[in-house]
Amino acid sequence: MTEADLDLDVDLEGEFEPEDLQGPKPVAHVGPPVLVVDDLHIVYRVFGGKARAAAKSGAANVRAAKVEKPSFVKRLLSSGSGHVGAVSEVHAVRGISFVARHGEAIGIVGVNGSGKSTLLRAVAGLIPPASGSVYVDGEPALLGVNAALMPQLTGERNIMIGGLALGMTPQEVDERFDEVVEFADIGDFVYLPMKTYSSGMAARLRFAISSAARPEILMIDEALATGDAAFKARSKARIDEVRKNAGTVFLVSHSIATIEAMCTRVLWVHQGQLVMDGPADEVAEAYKEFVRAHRRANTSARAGGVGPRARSKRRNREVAEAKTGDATPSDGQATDAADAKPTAE
Ligand SMILES: Nc1ncnc2c1ncn2[C@@H]1O[C@H](COP(=O)(O)OP(=O)(O)OP(=O)(O)O)[C@@H](O)[C@H]1O
Repeated sequence: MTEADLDLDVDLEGEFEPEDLQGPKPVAHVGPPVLVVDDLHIVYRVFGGKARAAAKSGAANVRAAKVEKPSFVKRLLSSGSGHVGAVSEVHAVRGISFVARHGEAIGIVGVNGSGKSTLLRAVAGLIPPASGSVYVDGEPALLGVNAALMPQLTGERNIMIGGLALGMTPQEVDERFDEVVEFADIGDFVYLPMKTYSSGMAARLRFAISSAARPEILMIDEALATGDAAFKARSKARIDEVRKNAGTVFLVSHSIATIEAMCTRVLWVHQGQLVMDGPADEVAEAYKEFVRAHRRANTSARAGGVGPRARSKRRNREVAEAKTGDATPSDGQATDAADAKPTAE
């Protein structure tokens, strides 16, 4: 993660126009626990890269994995490539624990690469933990923007495949077909291959499929980012409906306004760790302050002509501080940053 990436995509002011935010803020009527995440660690192993270079790149969560020395034959075959067997490990989620209850809408925020999507995918059972556990009561449904629907197949076929993947029966998919098409607002495009869709149409269809499954745990990964105001209003209504029926909703978004409008609680993830967990407005406010402080720090670093080496050193210091639970956005901006530092709970 580079420093420039740090605030990339974070939308403080929001994608919502004020009229989209009409209606009361969601209030959690929480029931019994539906999900327990206990000291979860997720590690990706990346093969074939230059492990040492990756580890030295400064990313806090990347390190060269210990690998067996390649055999003589492998070394012979690899002659010239110089890095056969190179394996990097990305420790994307580091010791996260929390309990989610029926009726909660939980937003997950954090800068790029902080581990939000990985956490969501692990909770959905799509990635095995390196250690720790996820206990779920119910069937989580995750069909985010990056979900692998098949571009060469029509929307109609993808609705069937996606619905089945989310545990619906073919009959249930048939019954909800019109509702999905209407919700996604794709009209007759549903009979064309998905590769002909705009990214917004595809994202709307994914959200429509995932929420049509009426899951007990609905997980939404950035699916709302590309919709227009009307789609967002429909999505908010759908999320409220799931929550009111005592389901649980998880929402990853770079838009803090979306998170504040739709969630009752927010988890703030930073470099794979949970740095704050609490009521949506409190955590959102702290996170916004953190991002603003970072932006100020970056702006003044650029204005002061701080070079990439100095920025890299400072980033490494931040990473070390984050590891000890004392991350500040920039020690060069202590007064700005002090209020905003993520502190481990
Ligand atoms: N399939 C993968 N293989 C290896 N590393 C991965 C993989 N997916 C994610 N990562 C790494 O894991 C870390 C967390 O990534 P993740 O996508 O979970 O973060 P994020 O907070 O969702 O980021 P963004 O906001 O940019 O979507 C990053 O360092 C990323 O590079």
